[in-house]
Amino acid sequence: MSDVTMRVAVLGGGSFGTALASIAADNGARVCQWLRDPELAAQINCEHRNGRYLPDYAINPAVTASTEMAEVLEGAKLVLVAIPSQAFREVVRQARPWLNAEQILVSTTKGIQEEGFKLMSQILEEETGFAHIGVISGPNLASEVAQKQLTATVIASDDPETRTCVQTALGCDYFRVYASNDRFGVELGGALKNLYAIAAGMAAALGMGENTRSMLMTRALAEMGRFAVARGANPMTFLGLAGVGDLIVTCSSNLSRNYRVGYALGEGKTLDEAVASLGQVAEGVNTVRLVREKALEDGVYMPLAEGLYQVLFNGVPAREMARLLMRGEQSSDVEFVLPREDVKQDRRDAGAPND
Ligand SMILES: NC(=O)C1=CN([C@@H]2O[C@H](COP(=O)(O)OP(=O)(O)OC[C@H]3O[C@@H](n4cnc5c(N)ncnc54)[C@H](OP(=O)(O)O)[C@@H]3O)[C@@H](O)[C@H]2O)C=CC1
Ligand SMILES: O=C(CO)COP(=O)(O)O
Repeated sequence: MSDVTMRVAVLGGGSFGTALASIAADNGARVCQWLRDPELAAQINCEHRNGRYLPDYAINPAVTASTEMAEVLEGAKLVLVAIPSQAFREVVRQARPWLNAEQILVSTTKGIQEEGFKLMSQILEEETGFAHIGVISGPNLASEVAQKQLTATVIASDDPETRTCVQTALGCDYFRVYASNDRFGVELGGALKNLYAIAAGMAAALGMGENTRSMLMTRALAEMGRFAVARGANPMTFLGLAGVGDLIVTCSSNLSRNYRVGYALGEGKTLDEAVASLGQVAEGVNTVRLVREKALEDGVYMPLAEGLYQVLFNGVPAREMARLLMRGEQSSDVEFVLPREDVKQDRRDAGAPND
């Protein structure tokens, strides 16, 4: 059972922040949510509903909301930061005067900062220098969490106190929290899968079938593993909830914003139109650009990321890109079993046509 005296602060009034706040309150914690919109804060306090981001779900009435950082952070043992990556550092800086080294700081955000290719927990580390830092990631569509659909997530941190605190604060009969000590791998998985969710949405809009989606997800996993290895992460982490788990849900559901952006693109909308029609942040749009650039820099073979970049930013039609990808290099299925270079060599030895 949870510690009834625990205080939890959630920074961000969006869908996931709100869903997590409600879980912690269901678990008996005193939860205060920080958001910048006073009207939305008043609605959460009076109606126990977030009309902008989760209009159809009741929030536990024990969650209070405020626009005052000091009020929200006072006495908080656990601080969950649920702010899109582009504003993440700015909000952590706003919070910094009221943070202390005893607190557990956890990012829920699946994105990358352009400058320095930083993940969000690295920003928490840089801005605070504190030791209790972690990341939550997994197949966690916010509206399903708010609906109390049975869900699992991962708390990743090399600090055992952080892992235990989050399991205690959030683990309950509808939300199961698994532990990992691979913070980098878990966080990278959450950011990378957004790319492929865009591609899956696009494929669905183009009428492509289940075989196609399965191929896309599996090759996405191969590509994610390649990128992870090149950056020193453990690819085994991608076999867990924050890798394959999140990839499955985000590539399969129009509850995912990244999938919906892809779907809109597949229907023929421009990127600007697709993003505008969403009205919320789809982290994957920016991540495509950053990952493609990093892959080129590091010489990592990422044909899906490259293809997606060409469709999103260079106007290549999605169907044409799919055709080019199908005609790409004949390669290995599982590279950890049969290395890609071996397949290339076999083909050269056999005099097979160049790909
Ligand atoms: N939604 C989901 O299903 C899941 C999301 N995540 C991750 O969680 C992250 C954030 O959570 P989510 O709740 O989804 O995000 P939303 O997009 O639903 O909401 C974003 C929140 O951040 C606030 N915000 C944005 N910019 C600023 C700023 N400059 N200063 C202060 N507040 C700001 C918004 O405020 P305002 O309304 O005033 O603009 C809003 O409260 C996402 O980036 C995503 O990667 C993870 C798992 C599931
Ligand atoms: O990460 C998510 C589910 O795990 C939510 O994905 P979106 O950001 O695409 O909505």
